[in-house]
Amino acid sequence: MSPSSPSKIRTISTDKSRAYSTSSSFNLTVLISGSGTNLQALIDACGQAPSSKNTARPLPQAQITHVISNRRDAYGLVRAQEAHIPTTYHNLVTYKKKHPPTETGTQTARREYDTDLAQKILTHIPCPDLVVCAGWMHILSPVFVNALAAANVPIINLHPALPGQFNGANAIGRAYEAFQRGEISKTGVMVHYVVDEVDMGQPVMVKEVECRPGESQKELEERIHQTEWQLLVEATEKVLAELEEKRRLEG
Ligand SMILES: Nc1nc2c(c(=O)[nH]1)N[C@@H](CN(C=O)c1ccc(C(=O)N[C@@H](CCC(=O)O)C(=O)O)cc1)CN2
Ligand SMILES: NCC(=O)N[C@@H]1O[C@H](COP(=O)([O-])[O-])[C@@H](O)[C@H]1O
Repeated sequence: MSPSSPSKIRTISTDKSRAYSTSSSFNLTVLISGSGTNLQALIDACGQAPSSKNTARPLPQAQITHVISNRRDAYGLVRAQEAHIPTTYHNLVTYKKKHPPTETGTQTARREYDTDLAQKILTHIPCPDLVVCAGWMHILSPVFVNALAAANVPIINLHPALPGQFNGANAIGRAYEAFQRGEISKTGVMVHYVVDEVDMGQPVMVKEVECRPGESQKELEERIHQTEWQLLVEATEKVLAELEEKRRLEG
């Protein structure tokens, strides 16, 4: 099962008994940097893809109300626009040009970038209930993480590795090489809460992916992406269920 492409719609098959029933609705802001296949899985699951009215909706209680990319050419922006979701391109280069190319200057630029990113997210109407990093390739500084925590907006991230294994960028490539060296027999995908330390937040859901002898990296990547698309929807459903319960208890 793969996410739909803007030109065609596929049903995200799901066990209807898992379909979440709630009176609440939740606004999602999704951060991307690339192709947006995981964003597309969420668009499909929320029923926001064009003419998706007759398909199953694992996330009936959610709608993506804002997509932000740090890369102008991210195809995920096209996917969002096809689904009539407001988009923002937030460019780090603009901030870097204001400061000297030194370590301090770069840190200041990133802090200002992240401050404005948080402000764009939190002042958007409607304000999100949850931020989802779906292939977001920018390390978020404490000023961002703290701003969203202060606003009670949780952040989750999709990472193509197991907890504590291959944190950071190029996780799939590093896992593949480790398997070739006989160091691991499996890798996986996780969705975790975002904290300052990269990819070290509490896992929401984890799915192991076996490594197969003789398989190419591209074949492993495809199996991992298939796992990601399903896991991100299921993990988002789980987090929203926890938010719903929190709303219920708080009355
Ligand atoms: N504070 C946090 N920020 C982010 C987290 C996190 O857990 N805590 N998760 C990442 C997503 N991610 C892995 O899942 C990740 C993405 C990018 C990088 C990275 O090294 N980025 C470089 C730029 C790389 C590039 O532009 O290609 C950088 O930011 O300098 C590491 C981990 C999202 N952010
Ligand atoms: N460290 C974060 C990371 O590596 N994220 C990875 O970026 C890709 C985005 O694909 P997409 O743009 O097609 O959703 C996905 O494989 C995701 O796991």
